[in-house]
Amino acid sequence: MASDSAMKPCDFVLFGTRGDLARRKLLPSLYQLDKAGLLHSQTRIVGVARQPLSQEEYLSVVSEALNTFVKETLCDETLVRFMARLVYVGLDFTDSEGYQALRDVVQEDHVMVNYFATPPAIYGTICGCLQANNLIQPDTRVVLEKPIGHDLASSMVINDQVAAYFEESQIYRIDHYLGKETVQNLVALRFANSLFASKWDNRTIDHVQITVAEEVGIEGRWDYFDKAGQMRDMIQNHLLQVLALVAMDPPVNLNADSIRDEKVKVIKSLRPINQENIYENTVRGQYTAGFLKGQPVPGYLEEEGANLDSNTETFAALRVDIDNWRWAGVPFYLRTGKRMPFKHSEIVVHFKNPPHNLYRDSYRQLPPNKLTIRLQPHEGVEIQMMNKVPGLDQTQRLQTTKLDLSFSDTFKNERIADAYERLLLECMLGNQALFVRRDEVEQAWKWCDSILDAWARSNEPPKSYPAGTWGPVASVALITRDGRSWEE
Ligand SMILES: NC(=O)C1=CN([C@@H]2O[C@H](COP(=O)(O)OP(=O)(O)OC[C@H]3O[C@@H](n4cnc5c(N)ncnc54)[C@H](OP(=O)(O)O)[C@@H]3O)[C@@H](O)[C@H]2O)C=CC1
Ligand SMILES: O=C1O[C@H](COP(=O)(O)O)[C@@H](O)[C@H](O)[C@H]1O
Repeated sequence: MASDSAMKPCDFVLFGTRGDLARRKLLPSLYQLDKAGLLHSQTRIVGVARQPLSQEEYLSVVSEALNTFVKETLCDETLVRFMARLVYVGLDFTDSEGYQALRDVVQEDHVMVNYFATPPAIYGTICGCLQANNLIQPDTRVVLEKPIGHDLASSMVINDQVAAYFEESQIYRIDHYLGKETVQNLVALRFANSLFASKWDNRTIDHVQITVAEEVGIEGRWDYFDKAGQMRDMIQNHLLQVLALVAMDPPVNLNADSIRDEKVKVIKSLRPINQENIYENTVRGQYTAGFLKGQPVPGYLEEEGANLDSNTETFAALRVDIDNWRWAGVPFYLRTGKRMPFKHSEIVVHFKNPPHNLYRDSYRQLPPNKLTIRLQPHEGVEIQMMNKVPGLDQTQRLQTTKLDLSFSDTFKNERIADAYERLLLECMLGNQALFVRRDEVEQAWKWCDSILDAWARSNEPPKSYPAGTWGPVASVALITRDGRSWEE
């Protein structure tokens, strides 16, 4: 294998191997890494779950997951190699004695990567059981899924529990947005192009919009989602991570802590939103029945398992101010929701107008330059510019035009890997740059808790919006009262 020199063999222990995340994302991503030749030839995948399963039964569980969730036709050669890496251990994660069976299969000369695709409430217990069974070595790693807690206090409890057994350098907190190709490209765009490096502050930028629109609803996850809402599910983690990458100062280098030091500084600089300013700066919404692609879809309160009087938000729009030297006076508008017309995530940086308008006879105000980073789908980067329309007439007619770098057109032969593929590879390689440090998670919770608290104290229910629309009308007012408008 090409990769054998680049990494040590791993025992990738997948706790919760029969769960939704493992089947939908983790096993397919491991398969893709194997197909790309990026797993060490000796690396093994140790699936762990409660039920006693024979090796054959486990292989058929994995095979079913791959057949369902790998989008292209499976490659026979990879499949044979991948299946040979699989080992199954049945144990109750809370039963320390059961871990002897795990101890029997892991190898001392392999790096043990423990992926917790389980409820976060048992992360600490699993760590304790690993320790009790002498399964933690200095190079053992642990990967934690989100959400880490539901507020600052509960996240600190979970972080403390894990920290009792693992050093921060062994802990990999997943935020799958950091594994997305376009999110990584954001760093390259900012720091590998002098064009942007010198124009990235309040002297040149008017405001920034970050939209993460989801077409899906809550996908049968009422029990989880109704306790979370869009603020905990998407903003506390994914949107704040993206915002931090857009807003951070240049890191000293690309090392994990250099990048994380800069991101946490941004999160610490977010102006608090609380009871005093909650109405000017936030709008929360909840979808009602509507139509998506011409088909009727139920409202949030009609979803399976729904509770009729839930006030949980399925949409949120925020005006966020960053109180630091670079961004003073430049608002960041964030909006994210479920059951919006289509899946569409992008960052749009609006530049200020030139200091003097030479074209004022035709344009009272020139349309601004805009840099759009399309996160998904149709990944790419676009710049809106003004150009003169060719012609001999005396009027200097201008037109907005776009320089469009579509990834699928530009990198025709490159497959865009799923975010989890990148993240699983990085944790096997021992690179924490794309994982979230404890102080980032806790600062993000601190900022979000204040909003959640102000929402809880207000007597206002979320504003309704029909499924298949761009959110409540009030979200339009949030930005138009600043003299700006959402990107269409
Ligand atoms: N699914 C998703 O898309 C996403 C999930 N996540 C996070 O990933 C984690 C896993 O989520 P998901 O896969 O959806 O959850 P699931 O409930 O589908 O899977 C969790 C798995 O853990 C097993 N498990 C739980 N407790 C024990 C125990 N004591 N002993 C043995 N097995 C146990 C369950 O087994 P059993 O069925 O036998 O109870 C189940 O197979 C959660 O933290 C979630 O928040 C994060 C982002 C997206
Ligand atoms: O973490 C989560 O992310 C998904 C959205 O991820 P994407 O990669 O499809 O943009 C979201 O639907 C889910 O509710 C949330 O838990």
